[in-house]
Amino acid sequence: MKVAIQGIPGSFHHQVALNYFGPQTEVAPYRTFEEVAGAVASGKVDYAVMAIENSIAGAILPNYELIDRYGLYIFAEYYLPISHHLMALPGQQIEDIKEVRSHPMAILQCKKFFQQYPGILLQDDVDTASVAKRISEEKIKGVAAIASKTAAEIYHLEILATDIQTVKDNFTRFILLQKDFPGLKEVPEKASLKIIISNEKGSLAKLLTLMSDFDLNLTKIQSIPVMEKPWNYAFFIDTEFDDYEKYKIALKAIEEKGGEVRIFGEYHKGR
Ligand SMILES: O=C(O)C(=O)C[C@]1(C(=O)O)C=C[C@@H](O)C=C1
Repeated sequence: MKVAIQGIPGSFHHQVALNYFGPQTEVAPYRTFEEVAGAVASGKVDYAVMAIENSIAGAILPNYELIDRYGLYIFAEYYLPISHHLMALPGQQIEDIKEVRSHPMAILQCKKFFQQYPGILLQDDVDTASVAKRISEEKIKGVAAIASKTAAEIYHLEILATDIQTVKDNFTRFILLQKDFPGLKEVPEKASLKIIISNEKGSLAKLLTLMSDFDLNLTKIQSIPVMEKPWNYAFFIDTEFDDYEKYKIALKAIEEKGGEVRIFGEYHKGR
């Protein structure tokens, strides 16, 4: 079994892959989310782990588009608590740091911390752990990484500041992807959907009312442009339900009213 991630050992994706699939899992590292999606779609790997939203920084919108374009299936979700630490070569002080590099989502989660250091330049990079590795291997002074404690340990960096994310309780929601619908083994209680409705007065209000009438609890709604039709939007919706049959009937009702529904995945609620 091979699992694609964006990032290298010490990254949060790597941690989720090992937590979910077990410590012996073969993890295939990629530099971009696009490459991760491509690896699953082409069958090079069996599964992928992909961050989709964070409790401080919000959604990673381009990843919704990738799941859609590559036709991938979401079979599970996983919530990971995220602690960010500032780390550099041993002996470096925070006063020596001119530049901090990390994954753009990690930088967003720590923006507030850096307000007290206006002289530090924040730079987007591939993933949290890759920066830690590069600083360590190339012995780069004056540059620090935002990464996990595990990354500091693996790449022998010293932590200059702990828990620098804006809010202590910080979570990233990851989704687990595979190429095809594997068939349902258990009754799901959550679904991720793409729904396209006509661009008419009240159409979104009607969709939401219908979902509520069928006892679907909307946990997320995100609008994404329909590229072929400028200023038209598709809605990516996560919904939870107690009654799977009733949920199926709701989907039929949405379609009967002219809505286009694509099921990205039906799965168990993560904790
Ligand atoms: O760079 C990493 O370590 C990642 O796993 C990426 C990522 C993300 O894509 O959001 C994962 C979790 C955190 O939210 C910060 C970064």
